Order: sequence, then structure tokens, then C-alpha cells
Amino acid sequence: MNEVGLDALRDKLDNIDNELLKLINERMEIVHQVGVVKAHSGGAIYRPEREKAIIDRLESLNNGKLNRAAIEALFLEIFAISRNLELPENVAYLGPEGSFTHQAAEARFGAMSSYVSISSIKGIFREVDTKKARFGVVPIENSSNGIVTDTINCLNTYNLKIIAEVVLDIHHTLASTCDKIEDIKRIYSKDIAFEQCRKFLSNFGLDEVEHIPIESTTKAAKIAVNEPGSAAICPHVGAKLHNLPILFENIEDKDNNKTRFFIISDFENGQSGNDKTSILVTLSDKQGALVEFLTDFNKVNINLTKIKSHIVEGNSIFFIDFDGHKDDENVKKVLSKYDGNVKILGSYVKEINDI
Ligand SMILES: O=C(O)C(=O)C[C@]1(C(=O)O)C=C[C@@H](O)C=C1
Repeated sequence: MNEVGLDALRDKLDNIDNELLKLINERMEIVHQVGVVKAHSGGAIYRPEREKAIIDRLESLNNGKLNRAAIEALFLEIFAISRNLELPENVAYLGPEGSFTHQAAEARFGAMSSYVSISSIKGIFREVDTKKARFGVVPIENSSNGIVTDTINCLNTYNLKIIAEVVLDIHHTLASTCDKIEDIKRIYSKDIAFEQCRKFLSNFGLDEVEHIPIESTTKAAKIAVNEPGSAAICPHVGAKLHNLPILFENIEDKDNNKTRFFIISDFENGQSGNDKTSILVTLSDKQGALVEFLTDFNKVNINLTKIKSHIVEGNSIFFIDFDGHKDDENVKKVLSKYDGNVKILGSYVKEINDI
């Protein structure tokens, strides 16, 4: 293409960008008014079900080059900026900076939100419970390592609500200042990351070197960059953040390694038409109690998507996910039978990327 053609096309793009800017600013004027209404009514700023309805509507109208993922990426960023304009809100995540939980938080709250790195799951619940942060982001399960018990324990103890789920594909890298694999004498990472990369470590003889478990994979990169002879198993972002050269990408054993995160806050979502609900259930010791519970759900056509047993202070409880919202008639009906034995943790828009 000659330069004249390129200049003309760029002029067109400039004009479109000018229009877009004008329209987005007009949108933000309205968003500001929504914020004022909510400030008076006390309504929650973040409404995932409304955001989903907007994206669904735009997808159905769309006849251009954008696909759903592109529409979602654009509009989730616009919503994040809108929410920040309505009321700047802190998001507490399981740190440090660059951790997978940080990435999950950024995926939902965008680049403009303010983030607080917290070093424990309990600390995040405390931060939201004491209203220092409006939202908390915590891991709940990984496809290779199962449920995160600290998160279940805190969901059981605190009266906070799950208001959204985020599922991230998890990829690990091996990063080090060593030029040769044989020079690596020790590796830093989180215990579960070592487990998720077992095959890779054994294939390269790295199961023989010292493995030092620490609380976060990103911190592993920070340590390894300053210690000759060491390496880190960490996220790509973590290695970049600490200028640690990446030797191998995607070293996890399973290529569909995913982690599911919950966003917690102190309000409840309305129905979106595509919801999931999480509950904790304590069942009596009598034989058949679990079968009866599952049958009751089946009778009212509720699809259970997850059931995990978990021990809290010597008692067995079940963590259960099912399709539907807590205010759906069939859900209300079945849960009323177990009143006192069920803790509703939250109803939230179901993610397409499941684990
Ligand atoms: O509709 C609302 O309740 C809004 O606050 C507006 C808006 C938006 O930008 O469209 C922003 C934040 C909410 O999460 C949902 C939608």
C-alpha cells in the first residue's frame, strides 16, 4: 500500500476515534448519574448480572468483525472504568503483585482500579469484612490440586457473599539467570506449582535439585533473580515483573491447568438468567442423608455441578455448586427443606470457561 492510502485510512481512524471518545465520555456522564442514584439508594456499584445483560445484547446486535471475546474485553474495561467513576473501590487480592490472583482481579476490575496485595486468604476476608476493601479475590480450586481449604473455611466463618467467579488458564514458566539447566542448584516456588510441573522437572533432571516452597510464585521470581544458581517456577507476568529471564514456558503437566477464583463482597446479586449458586451444607450422620439431599435437587430439576466434602473442626460439610439463582422458585423450595443446615455463599453469573 502506498503512503497516501495509509494516510487516508489513518485519517478515517482518527475521525472514528474522535467519535468514540465523544460517545464514551457521554456514556460516562450517564454513569456518573447512575452513581449519584446509587449513592442515595445504597445500591451496589458492581452489578455483574447487568454487565452480562449488556454484553449479551451487544453480541446479539453485532454484525461486524468483533467476536464475543473482543466485545467482552472492550466492555469489561469500560465497565471497570465506569465503576471507578461511580465510586473508586479497593480490590484486595492474594498477593504479591503479579500473582495469578492478581491477574484474576485485573481481568475483572481492569487497569484503573486500586489494588491491595494481602498475604493470606483470611487477611482478604478480614479486609472486606472490615470494609477496608470493597472486593476480595481468592482462589477456590485448581483443576490439578482441588479445593483451597482456607477459602472454604473463611466462607464458612465470615458472612460475606460470592458475587462473581473468574476462571484462569494457569501457565507456569521456569525462569532463571542461569544459562544452562545444569547450573540450577535450587528452585523456588509455591508447593502446588512444584506438583503441577512434576513431569517437566523429572524430564530435565530438576527433581534432583533442592525445591524450596515459599508462599507465592511471584515472590519466587523476586528471590531467584538475586541468587545465582537458583530458578523460579512462576507466572510469565511474575518473571517479567522481576526481570528474570524465562527459560521454558508452559511447563505444567496438564495443558488444561485452570484455577477458579471467587470475588467476594458484602452484597447479593440479582438474577441474570445464567447463574450459579454455591452453598455449604451440613448433613446429619444418618444413612442415606446425602442421597436424599441429592434426590431432592434432582426432583426440582436443579443441575448440581460440583460437590466436595470438607472437614471443618471435625465435622464433615459439603461444598456444592448448582445451576440457578437462590431466588429461583425451585431453588427456594429445595433449600427451605434444609433451612438451618445450609449456608448460601452467593449466586453469581456463570463463567463460560469452566473447570
Ligand atoms: O447499570 C448500573 O448499575 C451501572 O452502574 C452502570 C454499569 C455500566 O457501566 O453500564 C456500571 C457498573 C455496573 O457493574 C453495571 C453497569
